[in-house]
Amino acid sequence: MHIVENSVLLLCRSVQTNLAKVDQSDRVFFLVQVIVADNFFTGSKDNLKKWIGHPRFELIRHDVTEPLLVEVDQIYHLACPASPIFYKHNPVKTIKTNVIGTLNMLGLAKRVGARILLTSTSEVYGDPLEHPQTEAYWGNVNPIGVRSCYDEGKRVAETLMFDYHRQHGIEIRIARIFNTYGPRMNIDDGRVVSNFIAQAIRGEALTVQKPGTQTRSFCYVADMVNGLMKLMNGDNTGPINIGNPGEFTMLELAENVKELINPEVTVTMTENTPDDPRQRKPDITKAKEVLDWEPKVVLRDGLVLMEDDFRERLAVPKKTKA
Ligand SMILES: O=C(O)[C@H]1O[C@H](OP(=O)(O)OP(=O)(O)OC[C@H]2O[C@@H](n3ccc(=O)[nH]c3=O)[C@H](O)[C@@H]2O)[C@H](O)[C@@H](O)[C@@H]1O
Repeated sequence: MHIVENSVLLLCRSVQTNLAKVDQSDRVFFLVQVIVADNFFTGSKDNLKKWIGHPRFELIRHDVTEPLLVEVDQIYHLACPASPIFYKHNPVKTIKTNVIGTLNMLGLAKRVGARILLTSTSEVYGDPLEHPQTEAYWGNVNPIGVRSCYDEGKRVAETLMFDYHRQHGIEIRIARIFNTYGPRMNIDDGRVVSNFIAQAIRGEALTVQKPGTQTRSFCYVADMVNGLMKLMNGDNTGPINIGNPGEFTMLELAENVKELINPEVTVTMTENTPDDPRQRKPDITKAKEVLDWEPKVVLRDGLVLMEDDFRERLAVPKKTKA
């Protein structure tokens, strides 16, 4: 095995991470962990194109639940389906990814002395009884519900990170990501922003799940990537909430999408799924203080950037006014 300097290992389920921010002088291993095989490479082919063939880039297709031996300095452990429809599709594999996958990556970090960043989630707070959520809140999670493969999986992943840190001195970083959206998302991802934008562009009704008053706080992907890189390269282990505190009900989100993208579409109320959190908003005081980070892109600007990309991929150009 050859020794390389400044190597970064990025682990993702599919190629949706904003690689544009990665320094091209670093050696990058981009490791893709595939759960739903036909989902592979949807979304960001174009983003990846400029990296394929780059002398300092290597793409490895690997399942993170199997051990991996590479020489790296930093590990961004993003591997896991994040869309509820995908993580609930194969819950056993989802929890294996969070438990065995995280153990494998911590084992790798220990072996090569790498720093490891885990992307945990706002879902560790469950259906929160405190609002907004600070990192000190322990959460309200159903341990046997249909979402628990993800929620509890990420909670165990956080525990493993801290146990390896305390017992073996591994350098860890934990980000708690709040709902993230942006260009190059899988069109069929199933999460609310991509659903609404694709529906509006296709002229279909926007499917608001009941009651519609539940809230989320949406963070634009470029802001998220900046936050993750600041966390990785800073001194604080976390956990740190990385998200945009702008909070919207799903009905408000639908109204914004309708107004910005297609005022002619209707909004239809559909059935929700069990344990859907009723409210979610990050308290980002810690990220501001410790990382000097806060998001810059407001929802309405981010939605327009996402619309352009979705229109191109769906081949539905914007109507020009006569
Ligand atoms: O987007 C994310 O980053 C987050 O996505 C999911 O969390 P969730 O908030 O349930 O994501 P969505 O499936 O986008 O649902 C958000 C809200 O929109 C509603 N929704 C969803 C889809 C839809 O077509 N219509 C609709 O109203 C859902 O009922 C829910 O209340 C993951 O579980 C999180 O870990 C992840 O961080």
